Amino acid sequence: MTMLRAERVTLGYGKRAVVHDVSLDVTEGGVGLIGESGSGKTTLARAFLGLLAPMSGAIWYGDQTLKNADMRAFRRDVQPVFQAEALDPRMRIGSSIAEALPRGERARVGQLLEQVGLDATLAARRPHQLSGGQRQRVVIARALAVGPRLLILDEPTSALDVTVQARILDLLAGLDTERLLITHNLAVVERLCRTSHVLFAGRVVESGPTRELLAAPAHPYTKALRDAVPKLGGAPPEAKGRTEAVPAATGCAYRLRCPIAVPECEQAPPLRDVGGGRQAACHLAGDVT
Ligand SMILES: Nc1ncnc2c1ncn2[C@@H]1O[C@H](COP(=O)(O)OP(=O)(O)OP(=O)(O)O)[C@@H](O)[C@H]1O
Repeated sequence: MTMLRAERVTLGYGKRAVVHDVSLDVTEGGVGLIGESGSGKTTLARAFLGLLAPMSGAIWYGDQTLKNADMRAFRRDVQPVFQAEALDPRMRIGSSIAEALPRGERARVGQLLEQVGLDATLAARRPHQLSGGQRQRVVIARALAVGPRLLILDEPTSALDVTVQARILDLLAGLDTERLLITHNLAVVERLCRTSHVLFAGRVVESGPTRELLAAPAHPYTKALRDAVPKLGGAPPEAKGRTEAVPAATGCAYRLRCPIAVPECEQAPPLRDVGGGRQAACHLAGDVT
C-alpha cells in the first residue's frame, strides 16, 4: 500500500530548484533515500512532511494532495524523527514526550520510554544527562507518541557509534510503523528498507529492491556509493570523503564523474525499467550490472 506519493515533484528554495521532477512512492517494508551530501534528500523529506510546497508536481497522501489534505490527520499519521540535538536542553525528558502526547494521555510517558527500551525513571532527566543513543531513543518515543503510521527519519543513527547504531536499528526494525529513511549509510537502508531510491544532484538515478540494488547496481553512481563502503555493516563513509553533488550542466548530471561515460551521456538519460522491479537513469545500465 502506498502511504505517500511524490508525483513529478520539483522542489527548491527561492527560485532555485534543487530536486527535479522526482516521482516515488512510500510503500510498505521501508523506503530508503540514499545519496551524498547535497543530493536533496532532506529537501524531499521536508516536502513529504508538508513543510515545503513543491514548485511543481504534488505530494499525495491517500487520494488528496498535501495542499488539500486534512493536516490534523496527516500530522497524526506521519511523524518526523529529527536529530537528537534538537531536543530542548532545558526540558526534562518526560515533559518533552508528554508535550507530544494528546491531552489526557500524558501518563503514557513511562510506557513510551519502555517501548523504546529506556527505563521510565529517565523521564526526570534532561537531555545532557543521557547518552547519545538514549537521546535518540527519546526522539523516537516522542515521534511514536501520537501513534503514527509512518515515520520519516533523517539520518537517525549517523551521530552514534557503531554498536549503539546497531541497537537503534534493531529498535526501528521491530516497530510496526512504516518508515521513510534518509541516509548516506547503505548498511542502514539494507537493514530497514525493502525499497530504495538513489538520488544524485536532486534526481533519482536508480530505484528498486534494496538488496538487489546494492548487490548489483544498475547505475554507476550507485556502484560508486556501494564501493565506497567495502563491507556492509561497517562504519559509514566519512563525511570528509564526500564531495558536493556538482552536476554536469547538461546531459546526465553524473557524467563528469562517471568512469564509463560515453558521448551519448550528453543527452540526459530517462529513468527506465531495467528488469526485476528496478529502474535506472543510465544509457549503459545493462553494462553496469
Ligand atoms: N534552507 C535552504 N535554503 C537554500 N538552499 C538550501 C536550503 N536547504 C538546503 N538547500 C540546498 O539544497 C540542496 C539540497 O540540500 P539537502 O539538505 O536537501 O541535501 P541532503 O542530501 O539532505 O544533504 P545532507 O546529507 O548534507 O543533509 C543543497 O544544494 C543545499 O545547499
